[in-house]
Amino acid sequence: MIKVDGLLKKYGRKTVIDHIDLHLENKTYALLGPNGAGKTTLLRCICGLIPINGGTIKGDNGLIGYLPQHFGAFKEMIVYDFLDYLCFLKKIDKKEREDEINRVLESVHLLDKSSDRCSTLSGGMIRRLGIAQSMLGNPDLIILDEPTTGLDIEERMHFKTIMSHSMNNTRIISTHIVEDIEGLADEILLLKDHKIEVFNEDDFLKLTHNRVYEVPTSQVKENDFIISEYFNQNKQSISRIISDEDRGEPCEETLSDSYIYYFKGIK
Ligand SMILES: Nc1ncnc2c1ncn2[C@@H]1O[C@H](COP(=O)(O)OP(=O)(O)OP(=O)(O)O)[C@@H](O)[C@H]1O
Repeated sequence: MIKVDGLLKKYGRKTVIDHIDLHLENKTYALLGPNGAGKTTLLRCICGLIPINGGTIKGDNGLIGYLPQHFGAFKEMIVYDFLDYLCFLKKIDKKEREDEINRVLESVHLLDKSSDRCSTLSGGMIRRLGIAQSMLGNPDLIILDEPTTGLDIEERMHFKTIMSHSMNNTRIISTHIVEDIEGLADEILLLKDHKIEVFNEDDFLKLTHNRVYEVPTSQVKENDFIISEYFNQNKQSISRIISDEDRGEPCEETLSDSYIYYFKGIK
């Protein structure tokens, strides 16, 4: 459990996090926001990696598992030795280490790379090694900063399985790939204008429910909010829009529709 009250974080005069309150339970939270919104900054504050300018962050005194946005394993180390070293840093009992390392490697499908040098892993494998190391010792709090960047589709799907198996801890996952949190996050944390708003997935989708249409671009009206534009097979320009007028049969709304509308369409 994490209790954030009145958190203020600035870089020089620039405010990035403006007095936010956040009470996190043993659930999966997705932290969403555009580039530069302050996701990494917030996660680093919660981990205690950077000083804060005001407010308090309180949590149980347990282990924290953290995957930074830029994770680099020690290149010359063998994968197993690298994780063994992290077990040592996390004060995991020597007798439990081997099982623990095999468990986390297995869960990210890297058990067969256990004896390989970290430098020989691909970018996606390094990312998965990063996810694996965050789970060592079953931390009470797992913070993953863009864990699915660089993962292939199969591994991105598998990531959801891994996360849904961990139960008795608090998990915060930041991403811009909204599909990656579909059906996974218990709560969605939206970082906009230096503040946080919390939604569950259904309520977030409701922002655009029955309001998404695809119309020829020539029929777009002044008050329509354009989500995207594409050319169909007949080379006709089509716009995906949000409209409060009846424009025919509405399309099924997606998390991406709500995301774009929330960050760009709501003033
Ligand atoms: N060490 C720093 N010194 C000064 N400004 C910083 C520092 N780190 C981040 N910032 C600024 O703080 C803001 C938030 O950055 P942050 O990296 O937290 O955003 P983000 O939401 O994680 O972005 P992205 O999705 O691009 O990773 C940005 O405007 C960034 O330029």
